[in-house]
Amino acid sequence: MAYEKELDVALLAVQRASILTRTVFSSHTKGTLTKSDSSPVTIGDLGAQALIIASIKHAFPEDEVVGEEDADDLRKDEQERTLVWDLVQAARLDDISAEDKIGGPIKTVDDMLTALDSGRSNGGNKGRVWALDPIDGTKGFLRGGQYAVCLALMVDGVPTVGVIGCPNLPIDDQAPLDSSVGADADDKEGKGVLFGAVKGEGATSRPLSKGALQGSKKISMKAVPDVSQASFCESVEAGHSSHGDNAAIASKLGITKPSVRMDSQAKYASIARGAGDVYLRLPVNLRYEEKIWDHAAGVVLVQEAGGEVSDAWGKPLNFGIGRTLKENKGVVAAPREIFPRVIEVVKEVLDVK
Ligand SMILES: Nc1ncnc2c1ncn2[C@@H]1O[C@H](COP(=O)(O)O)[C@@H](O)[C@H]1OP(=O)(O)O
Ligand SMILES: [Mg+2]
Ligand SMILES: [Mg+2]
Ligand SMILES: [Mg+2]
Repeated sequence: MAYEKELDVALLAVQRASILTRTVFSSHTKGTLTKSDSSPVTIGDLGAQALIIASIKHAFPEDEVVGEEDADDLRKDEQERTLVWDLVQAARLDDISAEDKIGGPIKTVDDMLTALDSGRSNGGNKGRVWALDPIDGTKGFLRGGQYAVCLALMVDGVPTVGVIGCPNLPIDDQAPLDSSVGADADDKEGKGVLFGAVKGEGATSRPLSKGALQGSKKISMKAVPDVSQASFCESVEAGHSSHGDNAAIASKLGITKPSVRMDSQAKYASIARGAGDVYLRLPVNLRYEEKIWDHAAGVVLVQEAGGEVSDAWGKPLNFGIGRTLKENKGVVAAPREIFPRVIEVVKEVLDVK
């Protein structure tokens, strides 16, 4: 299989980082700071990014990484640095050969800061670049909703390997998708899924474990013979995606089921495994540039499960022009057969605005 080692390393790296995020999710101490764009970041985001970049740099030292976070706060704040260091040391896979494949534990605080700071690549359309969101949906993570640990390898600007860990999603791929999935979520028994996909090779899910990789199943999107029966997912945060436009589109498609709101790329993962059908992310503010780490892994997963993804105007997402998708606005993802109809209606709704 193509990109077998890359997929393995990415799955194990995300699995190890999820051990850390789960510890923080269930702890009172989240060390939440506010970033310059007013969004929150926690010791979970920082620890997970350090662990994942250390894993990538061990296996593929030449590769670049576009990561959401950096070490600026930890270099200034000793208390926060100690909290993250303790978490990073404690997060280990319980299978030694799996842990070895991703380089074993980070050795020193300096190594941790260097790893965390190695996600500053500007991306581009040449060579191998990983896009990393250590906690996607930080607001959901803090609220007790869905969140996801997301990692993708882009080759010459094309998302090629995608891995998403969803500690709060039900393991059962067929579990019905209703509003309870996105609200008051937890990571108790029966929860925690690790998704993976390689371009041209299909998509899989398996239970998120603490050790070696096991039990993978092929996933695919559900057939939707009648688009009015589709269920659609959208953001919880009204500031991230226009609930009004999404509702107008659903209504024009004849959809009467209420939308399922959940945070993070758990939306891409949910439609990829056929729990839901359509993901609508209509822009609220046309000045906002979507970040590549918020979409790269989800796009590979959906494409490999039988779906299509574009921006709200039907334009392909261009991942090869930097850290953001500045040529695109909004995102629409749906099974291939109904995608043209969905985009047609999205454009009708946008045109009358
Ligand atoms: N104004 C915005 N519009 C769209 N997405 C945003 C905006 N601000 C932040 N985001 C990012 O959207 C993603 C979550 O979207 P949602 O859960 O609504 O699908 C997150 O990656 C979040 O960043 P973060 O990774 O910091 O949580
Ligand atoms: Mg994100
Ligand atoms: Mg994030
Ligand atoms: Mg963030």
